[in-house]
Amino acid sequence: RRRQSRCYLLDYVCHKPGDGRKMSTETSGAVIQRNKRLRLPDYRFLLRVIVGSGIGEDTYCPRSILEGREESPALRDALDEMDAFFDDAVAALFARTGVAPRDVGVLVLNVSMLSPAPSLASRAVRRYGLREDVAAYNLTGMGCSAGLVALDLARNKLRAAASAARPRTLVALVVSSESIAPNWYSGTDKSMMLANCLFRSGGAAVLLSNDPAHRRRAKMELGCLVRAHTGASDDAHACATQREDAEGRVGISLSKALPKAAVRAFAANLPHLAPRVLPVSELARFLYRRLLAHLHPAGGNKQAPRVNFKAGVEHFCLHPGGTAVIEGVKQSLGLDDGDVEPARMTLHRWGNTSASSLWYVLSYMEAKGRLKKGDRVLMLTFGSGFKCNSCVWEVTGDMADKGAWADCIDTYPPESLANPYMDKFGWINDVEGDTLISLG
Ligand SMILES: CC(C)(COP(=O)(O)OP(=O)(O)OC[C@H]1O[C@@H](n2cnc3c(N)ncnc32)[C@H](O)[C@@H]1OP(=O)(O)O)[C@@H](O)C(=O)NCCC(=O)NCCSC(=O)CC(=O)O
Repeated sequence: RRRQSRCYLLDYVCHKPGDGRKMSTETSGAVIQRNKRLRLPDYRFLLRVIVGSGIGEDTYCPRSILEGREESPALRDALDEMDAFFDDAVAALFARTGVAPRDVGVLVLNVSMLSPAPSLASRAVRRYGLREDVAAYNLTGMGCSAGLVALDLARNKLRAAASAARPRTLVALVVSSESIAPNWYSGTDKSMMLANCLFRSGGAAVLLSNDPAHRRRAKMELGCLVRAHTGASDDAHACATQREDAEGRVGISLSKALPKAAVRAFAANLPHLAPRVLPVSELARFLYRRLLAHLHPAGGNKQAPRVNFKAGVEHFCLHPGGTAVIEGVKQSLGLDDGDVEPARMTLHRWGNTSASSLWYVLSYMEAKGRLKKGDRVLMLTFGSGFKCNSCVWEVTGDMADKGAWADCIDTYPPESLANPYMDKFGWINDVEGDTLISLG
């Protein structure tokens, strides 16, 4: 029964939209130029943020943006973006694993910013002909950290089935994405313009199983999963919210306090995560150093003692929320550039694809051949609420797929992550006045 209550990762597929959906510097320039509300100071702000965003030339947007309809998208545009993801990633996952849609007993779908009726989960049930007794769940409004909320729910369903009076084996499908098409912000509030610079189209489909017979073919096995929610704090709650600006335009507002809120949410997650991941020797070392710091507050070492996570895990799969978020986590975990390379490269190649981001980060590690049997991988995600969710996987099988990175992994990491925005649009910093100008 204990073996059956395990949660195996059979496989996962990250969505790679067609080349025609790339959001290049030219495309971004055209979108900005179309928005007649923007003035020179707004152009300058956007230039500063895009240049510092860590995002490259190959991220993807929905067709409605490429076709100039970002301010008036139809519901059809939002559904087309989801269908393109389903048709690419979910279909490929079934094909790759040989698992038939009718073998799926649990479906958990999470897309934060789109909740049509029937639900997207129902849309997936219909599209793939999932069976009548499938337990389907649709999570919305839970932000970038919902990928691990979905994983938690699926894992609990697998556990419950395994520990029932008559234990059952089950396969669970987790589908994580974000809807960009209906959520483009067209106003001039800086905290809301920022989201347009970071969020891009993407998605991931993941197959899990509690069947001991699947152990040999599984890629990884899930260990602990810890969730922390700091939403009872006003500041934490307010740092990523959907709201209207002064002129009634809706968008996602990201406050300047968000990177700090992420670090604080991690601090709430840490006391539950660390004892389940770290060896006793590292916990003892940490407690000893904390006691010393407490007894000798004026001692030489000004930095608060921190746990060394490398004593418990080999790989860090961090949510690529933005350069400042990655940097904040790097500092608080005491990581080096190599540890955060997968998150930085994911941000560069795919942008922030919200809840699916962490699967692109994992795929980078796999494509680079870094994941060996017995290695442990810490997934750490942040999202509106404000939440920090984490989990640890152990690699149990061969992980050598290049996945969505196949055509570009050899070019990563590039010599420079600089994007061409400054070269192309840097001249706007020399323009005088506050007038409308042509970017063309
Ligand atoms: C935006 C950045 C890429 C810019 O970095 P840089 O190092 O280049 O520069 P910087 O930090 O000095 O910022 C450049 C200019 O943008 C302004 N600026 C920065 N953050 C801002 C914000 N949230 N609102 C309004 N303005 C902001 C700064 O004041 C500055 O303006 P001036 O020059 O006028 O002073 C970075 O700050 C960053 O990564 N921020 C965090 C992004 C974030 O919130 N990600 C989480 C997404 S939500 C998510 O992933 C989870 C979820 O939603 O669920």
